[in-house]
Amino acid sequence: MAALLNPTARHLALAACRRLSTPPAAEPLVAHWSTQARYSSSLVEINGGFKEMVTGTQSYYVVGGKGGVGKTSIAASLAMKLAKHGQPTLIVSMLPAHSLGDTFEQDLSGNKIVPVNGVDSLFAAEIGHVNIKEESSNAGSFISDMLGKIGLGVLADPLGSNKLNEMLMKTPGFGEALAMSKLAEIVNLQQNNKFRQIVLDTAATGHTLNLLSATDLMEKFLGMANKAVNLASSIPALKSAFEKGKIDFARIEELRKQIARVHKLLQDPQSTEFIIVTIPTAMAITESSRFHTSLKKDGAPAKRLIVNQVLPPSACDCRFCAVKRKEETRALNMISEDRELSGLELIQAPLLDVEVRGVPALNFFSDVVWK
Ligand SMILES: Nc1ncnc2c1ncn2[C@@H]1O[C@H](COP(=O)(O)OP(=O)(O)OP(=O)(O)O)[C@@H](O)[C@H]1O
Repeated sequence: MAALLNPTARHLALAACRRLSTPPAAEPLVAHWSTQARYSSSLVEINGGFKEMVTGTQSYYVVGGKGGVGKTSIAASLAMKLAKHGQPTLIVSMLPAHSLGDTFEQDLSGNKIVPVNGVDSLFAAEIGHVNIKEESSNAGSFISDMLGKIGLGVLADPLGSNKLNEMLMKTPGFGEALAMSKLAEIVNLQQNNKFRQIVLDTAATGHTLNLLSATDLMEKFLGMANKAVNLASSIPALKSAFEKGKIDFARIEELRKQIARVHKLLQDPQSTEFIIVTIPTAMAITESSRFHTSLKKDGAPAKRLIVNQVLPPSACDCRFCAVKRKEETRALNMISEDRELSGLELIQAPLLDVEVRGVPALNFFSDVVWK
């Protein structure tokens, strides 16, 4: 807990250009942001709605958006805020290339849930992490283990780990299906009341939508496995290894059902909220609008839109900041005029002049964003 109070957080100046990068020491930094929002006049009321988040029924927050807009930073800040409120919270990164560990400056690899150093009640995991090069040099590779768990371990032996890893990781949707099966295990933990809330950090837009349809993907994978077994059993040298009786199809079906359960849960507004993260540029806003359309089509409930990296009011009037501010105003106005986005609650998160990295920075950021 001590790290949370670390005064280094005070060094996170909110100024966006060099001239103002160090505000006067006596001025509270948060006040730079909260006392005025220059561009908010035409927008939906700025309301983090954090109170509602801690008292409501939702247990799952799924954070998604375009690549690089700050999804991990926002997800980590929310998890931090929930944990600081005393709610046992788990943050799970479901990205193919994780950055959650870097954000917390802690090694989170290994597909395990671990406590976050220096933050009470906060746990984290990076799941579905498969480094083909590292894993394939290891005979008991992650994929073989996974296949073993679902009763397809028999496939691993004749093909060899290297080939198998390469083949499966190139199969569209396999990564998401793996992440989804891991999530199903985590959901079971949740049902045992281990965590009050779970924040899911997902990869760029398409990946989030893929996760939603992972049930279909899993079914495709199971179909593919079935075909592979049939094909291989016609090759005399492999016949004995692929005897159908050795494959536990009941276990596979159980897994498929578990995944279908997770899918349903993610579509239930009583349990889940999708949070869309964007930045104030026309391109990002346009993509967020499309993202919300797709979420709605998939029955995934979204309520909040976070516009991250907004130039703070403390930014000066130099040419760079003035042009940037104008562009942001245009982008923010796009939101208020967009049919898909204008109904969402809007939260503006300021651009900090340092990375959102490490517990003190996240602690500071979480208080600025979630009110
Ligand atoms: N408001 C902010 N102010 C300053 N830096 C920020 C802010 N938000 C995010 N960043 C920085 O931007 C970089 C990318 O952020 P982050 O990893 O959260 O994005 P992401 O959307 O999760 O990326 P990816 O799509 O690659 O997973 C990081 O260095 C992070 O510290």
